[in-house]
Amino acid sequence: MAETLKVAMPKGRIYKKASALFREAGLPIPEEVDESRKLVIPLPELDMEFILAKPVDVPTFVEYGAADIGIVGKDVLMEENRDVYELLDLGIARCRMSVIGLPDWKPGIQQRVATKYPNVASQYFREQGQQVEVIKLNGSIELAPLIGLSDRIVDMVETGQTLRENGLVEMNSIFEITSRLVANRVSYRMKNGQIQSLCDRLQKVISASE
Ligand SMILES: Nc1ncnc2c1ncn2[C@@H]1O[C@H](COP(=O)(O)OP(=O)(O)OP(=O)(O)O)[C@@H](O)[C@H]1O
Ligand SMILES: O=P(O)(O)OC[C@H]1O[C@H](OP(=O)(O)OP(=O)(O)O)[C@H](O)[C@@H]1O
Repeated sequence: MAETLKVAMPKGRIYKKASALFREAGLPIPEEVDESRKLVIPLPELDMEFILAKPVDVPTFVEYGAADIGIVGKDVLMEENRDVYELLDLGIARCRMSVIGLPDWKPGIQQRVATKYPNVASQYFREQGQQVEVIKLNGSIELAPLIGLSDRIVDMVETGQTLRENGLVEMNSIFEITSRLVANRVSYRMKNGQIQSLCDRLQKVISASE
């Protein structure tokens, strides 16, 4: 009998898209999980168990082996820099990480950048040779330049609606973001058959939709 594969699934916007992909790959998993407060969902018929985690914590659960595999955005992988194997680009939850500001922005002497991604932002501005003070926020990042907390922000852009509605402009795109399937290094060896077969099934769906 196969062992149970522990899968860290992000609650929130990725879950719906990831679960649709799993179902297309022939794995009948629940479409929604938001209504319940249950955090561990046994799926014995698939030899799997879903662990419902906050997106930013998925790489942590996977690195420590509390989950064998997980689904997480490239943004979180770049920011958290956890020791996990990146197995597959799922091509879902597509957006980009960008530098954003007010249309009349000009470089001042003391530059401040607000972001949910301080490591990504610090590295980017270091590489650009720009000295900035990075201020960590946890949400509604677009507020910062509007009310004078920072000059610019580093944040995600999908449709651009949030920028438009707040009179902000995208200045540079830093990298493209999609969700990835990641694995714990030991689990990848010990449960290789199960993980590889899941990757193959998902890859077929991804290739068919490209
Ligand atoms: N506007 C967007 N369009 C597409 N994908 C996005 C967008 N915003 C975020 N994502 C992707 O979805 C992931 C999870 O975002 P989500 O908003 O669900 O979680 P969160 O804001 O980190 O969590 P929480 O709201 O619980 O604090 C992000 O890490 C990113 O990869
Ligand atoms: O280009 P758009 O389609 O407008 O999407 C981009 C917005 O989506 C995300 O915010 P989220 O909804 O996660 O809210 P948050 O402010 O709590 O981070 C991101 O931080 C942007 O604000």
